[in-house]
Parts: sequence; structure tokens; C-alpha cells
Amino acid sequence: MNDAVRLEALSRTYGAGDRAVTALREVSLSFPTGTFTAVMGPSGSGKSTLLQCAAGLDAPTSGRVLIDGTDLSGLSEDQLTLLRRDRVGFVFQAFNLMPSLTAEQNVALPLRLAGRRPDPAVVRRALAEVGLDGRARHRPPELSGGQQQRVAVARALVTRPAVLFADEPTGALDTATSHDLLRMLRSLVDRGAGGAGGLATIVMVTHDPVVAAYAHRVVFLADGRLVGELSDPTPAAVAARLTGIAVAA
Ligand SMILES: Nc1ncnc2c1ncn2[C@@H]1O[C@H](COP(=O)(O)OP(=O)(O)OP(=O)(O)O)[C@@H](O)[C@H]1O
Repeated sequence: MNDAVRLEALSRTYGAGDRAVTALREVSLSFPTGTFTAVMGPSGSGKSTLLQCAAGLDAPTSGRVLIDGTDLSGLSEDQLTLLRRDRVGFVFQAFNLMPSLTAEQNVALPLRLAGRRPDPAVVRRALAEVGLDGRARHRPPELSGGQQQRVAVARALVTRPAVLFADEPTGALDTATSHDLLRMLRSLVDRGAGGAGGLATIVMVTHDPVVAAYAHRVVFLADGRLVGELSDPTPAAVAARLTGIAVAA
């Protein structure tokens, strides 16, 4: 299997001298195409920094990031902007939809920004993949929180990115709606829908073991280091591993 994203000895230090903070220390990690990975660790362990570097939003101090085999360190600012626009999808806790546009217009936005004329069939397919085909003409204020986040996922997937990065995607949703959304994300990956070549690859940061257990694999950070991983996680196994990390720290 190809790697959608590969991190090679990734380090990131903020500031310099006495005030330097090392947020990531030589993290090497692969996110294979067609997999769903959760990134966990205590507050300040480097999760957001890892996501920012992996997505090309922040530059590592040393080490390399490869997205679909492309080494980001070899790209100009313009090339990086294009890569982020076309090859990477983002979903955040806040849905960040345009309230005056319909669901389908929101989903079409990344294609418009790329100067392409959105194909209505492509937009409708993205909405159908997240279970929202019946809501294409609704505006965000007419949709529930869970439905709005589904629109945000459809928007992130409409360019068929190599990878979808999700930062606490269920942070603003109630428990039942969170589970629906996570089941949908897992199902996208398991069905091989939504991403480059049809395959979705998801990397999700979360604090919640129940949320993380929807992934195929959980990787754990502590103090900027990769300290372990768990395949086919259960909430109890994830919680136990986190407790072990907190005790060791
Ligand atoms: N822009 C910055 N300037 C200086 N230090 C930073 C910056 N961003 C992050 N850090 C530091 O880097 C370390 C890792 O931060 P990061 O936000 O990646 O952790 P996190 O695991 O995402 O935390 P949380 O779970 O609280 O969001 C922390 O010590 C943080 O204070």
C-alpha cells in the first residue's frame, strides 16, 4: 500500500535560545492510503503541531513530510499552496461554512477557488457520500450541527484529496451526533470512497478515547515523541494506554 502521508524524523522547535520549545522530536510515521488514524496524547504533546506540519501549514525545523510521495520541503510557497488546495482536505471543530450559500454551493467552493467550473454531478456525489443528498439546497442555518459538519466533510473531499486532516471534528457535536459522524467517516474509509483514486485516508486529532476508537489505528505522542500505537483500538484500550503515558510522564 502507498503512503498518503509519510513523516520522516520530523522535528519542530518554536523560538530560540532559552525560550525554545521543542514540540516534535524526530517523529517518523506513515499514514497508508485508505486508512483512518487517530493521533492522541496529553495536552501540549505536539498533536496540533504534527497535523500542521503534515498538512504543509507549518514547516518542520528538520525532517521531511511527503504527501502522496511529494516531498514538501522541495516545494515553493506557490506549489505548497496548490498542494494544500488540491491534495489535502481539512475539517475542524468549527464547521466554517459560508452561511449564505447552500450546501451544494459550499461543497463547490474549493473547485471554484481552484478556477474550475464545478461539475454538479461531482458535487452531488460528494454530498451523497456523506449521506446528505436530500439537503443540497439547504443553507447552514437550516441544517443541524451534525449535518453542517457533513457538509464540511463533503467540501473537504470534493477535490478527492490524498488525505483528510480532522482536528477534533466532533468537538462541537453532542454524543449521539458525534457517533453518527464518526461512523460515517469510518465507513468512507472502509468503503474506499471520497479520496484520491476513490480511497479516503483520514488523520484525526482527538482527546477522546471513544472518538479515537473509530479509527483503524491510534498513535500516541508524549512530549513531542511518538511513544506507541494501537491497532483496532477499543475505548478501554485507548484510555488505558493514555493513563500509562500520563503516569510515565
Ligand atoms: N506557535 C507556537 N509558539 C511557541 N510554542 C508553541 C507554539 N505552538 C505550540 N507551541 C508549544 O509546542 C508544544 C506542543 O503544542 P501543540 O499545540 O502541538 O500540542 P497539542 O498536543 O496539540 O496540545 P493540545 O491538546 O492542548 O491542543 C506545547 O508546549 C506548546 O506550548
